[in-house]
Amino acid sequence: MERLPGGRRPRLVSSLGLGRRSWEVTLDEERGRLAWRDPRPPRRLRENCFVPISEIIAVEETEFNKKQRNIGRWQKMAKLHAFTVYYVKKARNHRWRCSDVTFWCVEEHLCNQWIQALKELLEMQKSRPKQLLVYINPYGGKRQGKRIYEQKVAPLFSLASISTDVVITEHANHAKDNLLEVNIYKYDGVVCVGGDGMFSEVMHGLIGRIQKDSGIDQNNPKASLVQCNIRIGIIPAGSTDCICYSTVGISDPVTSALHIIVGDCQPLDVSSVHHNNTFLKYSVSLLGYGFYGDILKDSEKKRWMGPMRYDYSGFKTFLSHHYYEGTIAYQPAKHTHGSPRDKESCRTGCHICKKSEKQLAEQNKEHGLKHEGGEEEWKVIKGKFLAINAVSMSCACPRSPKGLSPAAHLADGSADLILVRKCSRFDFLRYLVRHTNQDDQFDFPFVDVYRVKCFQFTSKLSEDNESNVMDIGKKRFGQFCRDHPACCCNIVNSTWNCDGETLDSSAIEVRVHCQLMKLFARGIEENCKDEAAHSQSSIEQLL
Ligand SMILES: CCCCCCCCCCCCC/C=C/[C@@H](O)[C@H](CO)NC(=O)CCCCCCCCCCCCCCC
Ligand SMILES: Nc1ncnc2c1ncn2[C@@H]1O[C@H](COP(=O)(O)OP(=O)(O)OP(=O)(O)O)[C@@H](O)[C@H]1O
Ligand SMILES: [Ca+2]
Repeated sequence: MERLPGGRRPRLVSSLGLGRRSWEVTLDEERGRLAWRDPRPPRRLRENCFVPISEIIAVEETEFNKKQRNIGRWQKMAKLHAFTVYYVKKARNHRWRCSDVTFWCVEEHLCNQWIQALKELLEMQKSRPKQLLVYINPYGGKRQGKRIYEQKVAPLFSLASISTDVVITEHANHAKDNLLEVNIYKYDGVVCVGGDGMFSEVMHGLIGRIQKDSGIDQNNPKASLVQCNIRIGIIPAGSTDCICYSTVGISDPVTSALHIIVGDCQPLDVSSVHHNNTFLKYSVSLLGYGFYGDILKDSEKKRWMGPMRYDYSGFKTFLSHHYYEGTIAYQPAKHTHGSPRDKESCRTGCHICKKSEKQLAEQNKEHGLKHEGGEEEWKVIKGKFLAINAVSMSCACPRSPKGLSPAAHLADGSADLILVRKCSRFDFLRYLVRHTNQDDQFDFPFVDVYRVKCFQFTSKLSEDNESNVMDIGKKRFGQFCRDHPACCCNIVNSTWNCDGETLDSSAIEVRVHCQLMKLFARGIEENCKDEAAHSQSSIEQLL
């Protein structure tokens, strides 16, 4: 392809066969797309079919006869040359599939010219990974991880010429420990096949490794952590798959594999959790005390039930209706313009997250790795709570497609703190049901929601124990509520559910780190009708 006058980028235009007909095919670098149209279409089909170059998966020379149906007299006249373009086809509900189109021509050199031009353009897509490190949890979710990877994902990676080193984990923490040792810098990304727990392991391994290599002490709750630029891809094969669902819009292994192949990049906020200057965990989805902590604790004993364990323990925990007393102190997230009560959700190219990205870059320029010191005002809330949930993203999942906080942002440097105060079972059920329909789950007098950049929690029990350790009565009868023996008040602590894992301490200090890591995703796309897929399907009808 030659450069065009005026610095315009080149186009390759040819008349190529597609099915039985001859089509005008254009490789338009200026507009970044491959387009094909029938020069003499019936009026109703006079539309252009195109695929963005960024969504082409691969191009291959094709053994023509095997691939094509009867193309009539051409076959008898000459040997035909063909190439196949594999591309992303967008279906409903954010599902992506690999589709293909085969073009043919009589001249071998024309066919080669097309293959070369397309391959050169694919080479220029610099954000695409070439080498990946893959961890498969064979026991996550319904224990299908290995099969899903081998049957659905590996063939696509190989089509896209991505080379992989695959580790099938043998025990919990295998992936995390491995990431602290291997040469991670030779990979363009790390893929985890499993659920949110498996993702959490890989994230801890990667973030931990980067901090170690940069000399950052993770135990310091005020440390400015170093961003991790090695992207993580999630192939969902777990029980909840909330992180995949909230960042892609669906939990579907093929869709996720295609987002990895095209080299998508979605920054993600990460919250650090500390207790007494000791690092406990990172969280990207839910930090939940009370209801979700109790569900998790109960469900751990029922792992054999698979994903069903959460419904069973959810029902049990709902009936137990325990509430917990404690104090929350938080700093509001003043830097971000959104609110948890917004009607718009975080979507691909979100302007609120982009603003936070800019602020972060300016902040890093000004302060380097030092964390900005300004002590801002803390707000303090005491009370009796059925649930305390802090979410850095919406936490959408198949159980709740809009999530725990539908307007939470993936990368704005804040978390939504949701406080569900003591209320009747019936009201709590109404609150839960609203996670599954279009009604506003924050529109209850017993629910408060704040957008925060950090918070601390202390349970009443630990406050009392600290202030009066000699209170023997409390120690001996600690399991019961002495004031109201028949009520649901639980004088024992709940546990924190941190992205599906329990934390040992109930008193915690949490800080959101804006865009600390990156995923092979692009956020949830607005639900628009995809023109390329649409026109392609009408062509398929014609052929
Ligand atoms: C009446 C139906 C109400 C349905 C309400 C559904 C709300 C579902 C909200 C799901 C939020 C998921 C947040 C994600 C957390 C992940 O980091 C973590 C790791 O994978 N998963 C869990 O902790 C696993 C958490 C699993 C939570 C399951 C909750 C099921 C509640 C069932 C309550 C039944 C009450 C029925 C009364 C008749
Ligand atoms: N080979 C293994 N044997 C036992 N446990 C493992 C193994 N590999 C990983 N794990 C652990 O299994 C836990 C759960 O895995 P995973 O998240 O994949 O599935 P899940 O719990 O069913 O799904 P979800 O986290 O979405 O609820 C992870 O925390 C991980 O540490
Ligand atoms: Ca956020």
